[in-house]
Amino acid sequence: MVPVTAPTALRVALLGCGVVGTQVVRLLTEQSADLAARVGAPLELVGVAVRDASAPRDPAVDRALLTEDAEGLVRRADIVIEVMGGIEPARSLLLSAVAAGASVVTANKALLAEDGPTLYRAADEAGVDVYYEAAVAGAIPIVRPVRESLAGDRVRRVLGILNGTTNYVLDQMTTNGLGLDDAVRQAQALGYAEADPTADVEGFDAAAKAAILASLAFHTRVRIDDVSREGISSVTADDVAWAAQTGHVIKLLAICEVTDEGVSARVHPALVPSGHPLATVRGAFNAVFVEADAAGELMFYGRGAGGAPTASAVLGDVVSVARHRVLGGKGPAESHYAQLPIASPQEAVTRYQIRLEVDDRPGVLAQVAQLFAERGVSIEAVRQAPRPAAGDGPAGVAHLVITTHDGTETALAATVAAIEGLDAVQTVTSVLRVEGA
Ligand SMILES: NC(=O)C1=CN([C@@H]2O[C@H](COP(=O)(O)OP(=O)(O)OC[C@H]3O[C@@H](n4cnc5c(N)ncnc54)[C@H](O)[C@@H]3O)[C@@H](O)[C@H]2O)C=CC1
Ligand SMILES: N[C@@H](CC=O)C(=O)O
Ligand code: NA
Repeated sequence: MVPVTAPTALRVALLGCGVVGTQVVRLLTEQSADLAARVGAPLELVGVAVRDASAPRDPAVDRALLTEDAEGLVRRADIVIEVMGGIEPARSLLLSAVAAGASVVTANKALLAEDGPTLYRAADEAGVDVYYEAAVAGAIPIVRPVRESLAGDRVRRVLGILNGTTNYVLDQMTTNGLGLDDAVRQAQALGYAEADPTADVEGFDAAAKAAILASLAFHTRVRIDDVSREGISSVTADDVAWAAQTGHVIKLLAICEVTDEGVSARVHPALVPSGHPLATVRGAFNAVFVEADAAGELMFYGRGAGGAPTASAVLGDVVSVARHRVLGGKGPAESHYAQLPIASPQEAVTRYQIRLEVDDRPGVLAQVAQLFAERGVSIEAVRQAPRPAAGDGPAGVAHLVITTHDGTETALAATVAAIEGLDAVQTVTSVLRVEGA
């Protein structure tokens, strides 16, 4: 008779025990029997690296596991989960982990978009896995579908809402009239925001996620610095009110596409028609559309931020890398063979809505329209509307809302500069892109 031996437990180390880390511990503990059955071996949490082992913790975390020696911890693990964030010491610790033969799971989009290839290469050489589903759009399965399910197709475009905090903030501004700062504070309290919420508000977080998705989708390397980025700090209550007035909502969008010039990746606020599926994405939810030649259009939707949703994605990756250790095999290596150039953001083509205050007298509209025509930007619609929030505004001032057809950033910027130079124009109040129409 063949002796039956219990499968050897896989040693799991956790780096960071904040919003996400605490939920990872909870799921690892509460679901240990199911996880062992799914993996084919128990997962044993051998340590949790923290900055201060004496600080108060959620009761789900066994204090006996806490250590301030992260470097020592990664050397005694089969699987290292990194949810501490930031570039260093996260990068060095993950490199130490793979050098010591561990597979790694990380939620750290900032690191991957800054220097992912160093980690991918090291892991490949060591024959271990790097998984990072939680790094993009929280709980939504999007990394695995793009990296694996669509590996036989040709992806052309990835577009969506990739940051939960800014979506929550814009939603609160739109529906509850909250100011940006108050809404950001709420997002922090709910565990959606980055340690420094500037990363969310100024679009760095969405840009990092766009870089990761574009790299995977187009089999090339896109870094965060390659993504043209604009955050939501300049979006005003007036913009939000005007968006509603014209049948739109404002969303922070990430748009990655392959053009004749190469890969274009951009993050910016945009007006989305209120009937568009993206307009219905509320709170900290995210949504991603992927367009591929054979598959057509795919849509992914779910919770993009928060401790438990993010921990769900982390645990899914832990099960995958653990199965590889039990059964053999390894996940896909980095695919960057296409080596596409980065297209200039100035050539990105989109529609715009420009709001301006002009002298309310005959002939002004014709002057403005002439400047658009001279620069090849075609106007789709002009409306003169009463100011929605502040009454009718000062006498003798007309508020114009001009929507264009597709044009380049360069042509639009030149047009706006020329309009600002007209005597009859008092202010260009806002310039917003329009997407999804
Ligand atoms: N909160 C969310 O909704 C999501 C977060 N992420 C990512 O997950 C990671 C963690 O995020 P959160 O848990 O929200 O952040 P957090 O700030 O709540 O937790 C990070 C924890 O790591 C600890 N830490 C930082 N440096 C350390 C070091 N050198 N040694 C030991 N501990 C250290 C911090 O003290 C903190 O407790 C980040 O990379 C973030 O971008 C990804 C998706 C969603
Ligand atoms: N701060 C991020 C967290 C998830 O990635 C966000 O708000 O989306
Ligand atoms: Na995800």
